[in-house]
Amino acid sequence: MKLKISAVSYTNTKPFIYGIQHADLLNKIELSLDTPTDCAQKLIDDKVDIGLIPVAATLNMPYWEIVSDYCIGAVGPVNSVFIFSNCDIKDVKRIQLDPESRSSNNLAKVLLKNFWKIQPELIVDAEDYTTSTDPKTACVLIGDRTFGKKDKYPFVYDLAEEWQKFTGLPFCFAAWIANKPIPQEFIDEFNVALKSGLDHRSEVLKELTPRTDFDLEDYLMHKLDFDLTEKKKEALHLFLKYIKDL
Ligand SMILES: C=C(O[C@@H]1C=C(C(=O)O)C=C[C@H]1O)C(=O)O
Repeated sequence: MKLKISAVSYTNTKPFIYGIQHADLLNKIELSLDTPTDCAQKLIDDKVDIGLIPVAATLNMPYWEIVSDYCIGAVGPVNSVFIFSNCDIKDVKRIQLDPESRSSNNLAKVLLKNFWKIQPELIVDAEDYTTSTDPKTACVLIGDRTFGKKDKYPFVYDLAEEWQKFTGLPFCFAAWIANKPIPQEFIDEFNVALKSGLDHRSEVLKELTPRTDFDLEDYLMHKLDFDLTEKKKEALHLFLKYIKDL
């Protein structure tokens, strides 16, 4: 039986996909690429065995375990998870959430309550959630859809950077999580494939469509930080605690 794996369809996950596709492991799995929200829902519904899921979604799972030493994380600014705003965050009245996100929507809520100490109205199904033209409405946006948008708003908050200001910790947005015990032998092979993908980031970069409005090399090599370190695990558990207290 092949293990079913759902991974994120954004650029941040391309190094992992490269590693998996260049390993024997590819023959032992069924891989699908999904938005983070769909990765989480597939794992919760047991449609897959492992997902690169937003860590916030573990709060909706009766059983979960981390099955890799790697994650989608950052130490300081990540450059693809933002609150875009037309006014200072302190004056924001409404925030549109991103339907593709579970972690960053919750991170925004945690920071609004505990760091900025404001209570704007949260809007879940905004018609055009990717933009905000209203002077007092901001939006949470994640992933490739943020590329090139940083200069379009007068107030821009990188949520991994704000989390670091708040806690002094790095952040882990998504981790490879299983909904059932996975054999150690598979975990070991999986880690080797993921690491190989990270080691081949310069190859991955050659396969990406170049952009003039976003530094893909800086993003994959420096802004994203893929090691699931003890500090990131500490941040993960602290983040889950803050979400529970919302
Ligand atoms: C850094 C990012 O991390 C992500 C953010 C996620 C979320 O907010 O739920 C989930 C997976 C990652 O793709 C990003 O998407 O830009």
